[in-house]
Amino acid sequence: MKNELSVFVPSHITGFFEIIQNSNPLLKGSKGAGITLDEGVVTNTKIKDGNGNIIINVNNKEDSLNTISKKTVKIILDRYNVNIQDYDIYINHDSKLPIGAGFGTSAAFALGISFTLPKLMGINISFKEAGEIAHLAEISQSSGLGDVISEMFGGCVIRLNEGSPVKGIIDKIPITKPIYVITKTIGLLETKDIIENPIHQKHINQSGSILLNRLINNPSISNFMKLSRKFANDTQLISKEIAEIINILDEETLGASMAMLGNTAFALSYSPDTTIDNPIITKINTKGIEYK
Ligand SMILES: Nc1ncnc2c1ncn2[C@@H]1O[C@H](COP(=O)(O)OP(=O)(O)OP(=O)(O)O)[C@@H](O)[C@H]1O
Ligand SMILES: CC(C)(CO)[C@@H](O)C(=O)[O-]
Repeated sequence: MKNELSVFVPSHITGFFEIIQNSNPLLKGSKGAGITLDEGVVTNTKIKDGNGNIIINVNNKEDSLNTISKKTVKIILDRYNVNIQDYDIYINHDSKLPIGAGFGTSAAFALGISFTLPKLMGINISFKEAGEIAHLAEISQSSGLGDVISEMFGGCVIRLNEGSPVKGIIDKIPITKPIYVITKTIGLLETKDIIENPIHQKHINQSGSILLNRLINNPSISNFMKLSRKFANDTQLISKEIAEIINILDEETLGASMAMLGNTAFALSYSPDTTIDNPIITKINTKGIEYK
């Protein structure tokens, strides 16, 4: 049996969303819309004979903040009653993206583990089951609500209903030619602090539910960006600095807004050219996770 596996998971930027609460974590999540990116996270997982050690790195460095990865491993070991006393598990997440900045890296960490660790343990796991594990980890850590299902399927994803990838229903806005994603991060936002705050929840849901219907009625990239910008303003999540960057990007692209949830501006364009300094430029990913 193989003792090492790697998987690429695209990152995901949400443009707008609506929080759907449920006491059952499999039914809790968000509706909304976002884009997945060719810049994402590569997770390498190794199992060796050992004594039950679990080592989790980000870019080959130990990272104590990484609660989502530890939680994902725990869910897998508990769900499949795995006794790892005879093994050591080594996980490394490689990514150029800033963590905590609205790129859905926590979901990509969780998916990277759920698509590698069970298989290395000889557990026959389906595409959607692996997604369900990652969704449970995200919901339990309040590090995300709808990134997992979006990153699994790729593209410009409309989440028509909430929940794990087994329950959720998505649609996609067709990407007929390559679209560049130009991003600029000036700081981090802790997702948990926003999605658990009742005042933010009220503003988010008042705006998110209306905008989703408008996108369903006119599913286009330009409308997605216009509605995302309206959401950023309506929810008052946008900072003055990010608004200034968005105004510059708006002039030179198909549209710009704030990445939910991070201090990151993002814009879609048919060209990679921008006047913004030090951007991260990638393309919309249309494939999601390629699972063999
Ligand atoms: N510096 C870090 N190193 C490793 N993991 C981190 C770090 N910062 C945050 N995390 C993990 O990601 C989780 C939440 O990060 P957050 O969700 O804010 O970022 P994100 O997933 O990239 O963006 P978002 O979900 O808002 O799109 C944290 O709970 C933690 O588990
Ligand atoms: C809450 C959220 C905006 C954080 O990235 C995302 O998980 C989503 O769209 O549900």
